[in-house]
Amino acid sequence: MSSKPVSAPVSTLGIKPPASRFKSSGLTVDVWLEEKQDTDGAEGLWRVHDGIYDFSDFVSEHPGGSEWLTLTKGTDISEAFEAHHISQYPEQLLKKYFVREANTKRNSPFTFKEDGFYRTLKKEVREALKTMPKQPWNTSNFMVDTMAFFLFLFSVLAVRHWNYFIGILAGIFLGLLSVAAHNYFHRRDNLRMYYFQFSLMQIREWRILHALSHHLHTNTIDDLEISLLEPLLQYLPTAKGPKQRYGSLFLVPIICIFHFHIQFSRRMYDAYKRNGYNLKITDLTAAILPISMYILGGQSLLATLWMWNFILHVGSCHFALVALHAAHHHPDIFHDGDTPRSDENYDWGLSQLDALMERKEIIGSHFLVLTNFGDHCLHHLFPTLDHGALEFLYPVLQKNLEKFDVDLRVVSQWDTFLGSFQQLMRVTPNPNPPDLKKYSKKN
Ligand code: HEM
Repeated sequence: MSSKPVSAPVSTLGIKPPASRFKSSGLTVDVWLEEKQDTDGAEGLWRVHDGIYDFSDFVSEHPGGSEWLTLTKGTDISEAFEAHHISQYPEQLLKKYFVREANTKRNSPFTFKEDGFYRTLKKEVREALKTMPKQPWNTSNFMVDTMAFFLFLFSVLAVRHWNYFIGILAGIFLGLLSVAAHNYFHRRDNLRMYYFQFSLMQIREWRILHALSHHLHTNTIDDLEISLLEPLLQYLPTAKGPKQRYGSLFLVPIICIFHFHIQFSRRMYDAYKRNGYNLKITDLTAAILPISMYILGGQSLLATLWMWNFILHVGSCHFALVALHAAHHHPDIFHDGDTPRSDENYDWGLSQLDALMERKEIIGSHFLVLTNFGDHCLHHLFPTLDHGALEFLYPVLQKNLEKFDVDLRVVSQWDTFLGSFQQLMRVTPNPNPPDLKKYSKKN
């Protein structure tokens, strides 16, 4: 494949992106979902692999919550269905809702063959889960509850004593909690997932842009976490002028400081245009923090809002710095436009290995994994599992990496930090498929 820069992102995986993908404005999570209906061949119902299904009678009974199915009506949910269920029961249930064979080819090169990497690994993970201790789940719960406690304590103390140092501590706990709470919104509806909304970000929006887009078509032209940052930050390898390449060095810190505010403003603007379509009553959880600060802090409303805003900026900086430099961006990581491993029979699990790197400082610490998007490969492959449980799955993962002659790339945090800036500057597509053994050869 050519390694010449292209002027606009193209999918070397053959994925047709939603029409608004290339508009400088207008792409939102809801527009993405609506336009997917035109490209996914789901014929107004739900598509799983090459079958069309009607889950209308099942939506309200879905054990994972109705939101996952209401959001995705009219789209291809193959990757979402595979990644979110480890037990075999959902697949057995599918038959009941089958309508007909789909008329078109899937708009995705990813496969889930029974003897392929992902399904083979999933089978063994299913077995491993039977003997796994429950303690890691409880430890994660304890950790996030403690983070929430300190967030509230320091936020109230920051207004009470009007102390910016305490405000910074509160902001750090907000950043930690927002990353850790992401552990919870991938699963069935639960109360702890609402901790995420203290950041002004919204679970519904993140279930779309993160769980249903980024997690499933990672680093592709269809990954909303990438496309919503364009044209400011351009992670896909395309021709960029010096302004865009070097400008990103300055833009990243600014985006970090305003990340929470940008997300909130974008959602409110969209809600205004759509008569509140994307708002939920549960969004009011975001107000619990400033209300507590006002009632217990003893300062005026304006002063309280000022300090709350300060805490949000610190939390935003923390969250975005961790998120942007966690796992996915480095010149050696596959980004759509590079030569892929395959463009038509591409095991979805392998696509995840190609699209990320693990950080060695984070592996092995439950706290760091929970607060730094750690054990990211296993998290992408099995997003409904608690982050604390993932470390128990490394032996099974390792066995299957060897069986399929692939590797998990483990680098340092500095490598992914630097690598993400190098990726923003990269204009030339990689002419060769990802070399997963390169890093193990080095060590
Ligand atoms: C967009 C597609 C879907 C998503 C994102 C999704 C997501 C989820 C989630 C997050 C859970 C809870 C897992 C946990 O917390 O451990 C779950 C459970 C479950 N889902 Fe889905 N689901 C989808 C489609 C379906 C469909 C189409 C069926 C049935 C045909 C189904 C059947 C089940 C069942 C039976 C469970 C209970 C747990 C189990 O037995 O594995 N889901 N789902």
